[in-house]
Amino acid sequence: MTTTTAVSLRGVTKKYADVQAVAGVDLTIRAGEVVALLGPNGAGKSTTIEMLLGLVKPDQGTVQVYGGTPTDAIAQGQVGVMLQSGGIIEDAKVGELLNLVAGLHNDPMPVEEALERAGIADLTKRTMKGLSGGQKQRVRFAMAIIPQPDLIVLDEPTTGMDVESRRDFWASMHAETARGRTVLFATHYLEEADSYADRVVLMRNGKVVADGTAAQIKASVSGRTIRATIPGADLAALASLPGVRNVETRGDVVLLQCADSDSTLRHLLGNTKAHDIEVTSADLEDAVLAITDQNKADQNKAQETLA
Ligand SMILES: Nc1ncnc2c1ncn2[C@@H]1O[C@H](COP(=O)(O)OP(=O)(O)OP(=O)(O)O)[C@@H](O)[C@H]1O
Repeated sequence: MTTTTAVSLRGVTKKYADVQAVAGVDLTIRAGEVVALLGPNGAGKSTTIEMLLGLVKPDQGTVQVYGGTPTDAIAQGQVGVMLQSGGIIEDAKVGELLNLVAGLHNDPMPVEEALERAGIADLTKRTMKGLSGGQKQRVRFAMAIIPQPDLIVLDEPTTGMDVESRRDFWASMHAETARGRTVLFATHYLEEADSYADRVVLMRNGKVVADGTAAQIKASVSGRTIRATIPGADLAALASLPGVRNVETRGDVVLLQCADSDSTLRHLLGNTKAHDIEVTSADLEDAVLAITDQNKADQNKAQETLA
């Protein structure tokens, strides 16, 4: 069985004045994958998405969507897009706007179905400008699925939504991915990447700094954290134990970041009054911070070398 390549970016760069927004990105997304593009502000996520959609031309490199140009893929209804802003006529009613979008495509989904799938059937007759930010995002989502696309690209789709709306939104998305659609979404929310993506691509300073399943990215950060209540703990002694990287306290509770949690645990049980002990491995947030911090440290070192 051959796997179709949905998206292929090769050596893509983009500079705005003296800002290198994207600095050589290679990214392949296979059909059926759900990929989260994660990274801090200014990492280059939106610029990467804009190049992938043909809205911005890369300075260097190539972008292919289903083997052709992004513009062709969009014209053929293969790509549904939900961007952070734009695409909305404020004076139009929701139903009118979706009918307009449906009219632009060859084989659109019935508008009623798109409204239903986006969970906004009750908003059909409402005017866009009266909707909340979260409701507008759902209209944008309905617009994205109307062409019945193979690939859905979403730039921070849940910005402005409360916790409940975010959960409902992802339930709607899940129904789309269950239909085999390929999805690429940019997000700041680690838990969204962890819960909904098969693969997490972490960007920083215009580069991909990690790429794998959330589990692989977590596993790339070695070590565990021991949390224990230790009355009268000798923090200096704990910090000097082999393999202990960091010690923090919160009242009587001590947090120890360890390279070898088993030996630290043995020490705590044998030599201290530690109780209520918990051992946890890194979560995605720890991993992202560790990877981006390492990336920052490498960059500072490179700059020092150049200076
Ligand atoms: N049209 C533009 N003109 C000038 N600079 C731009 C433009 N678009 C992006 N940039 C700059 O390029 C860098 C990358 O921006 P981009 O919006 O791609 O990052 P991002 O990861 O999507 O950030 P955020 O999470 O804040 O949306 C930033 O430094 C940004 O200021």
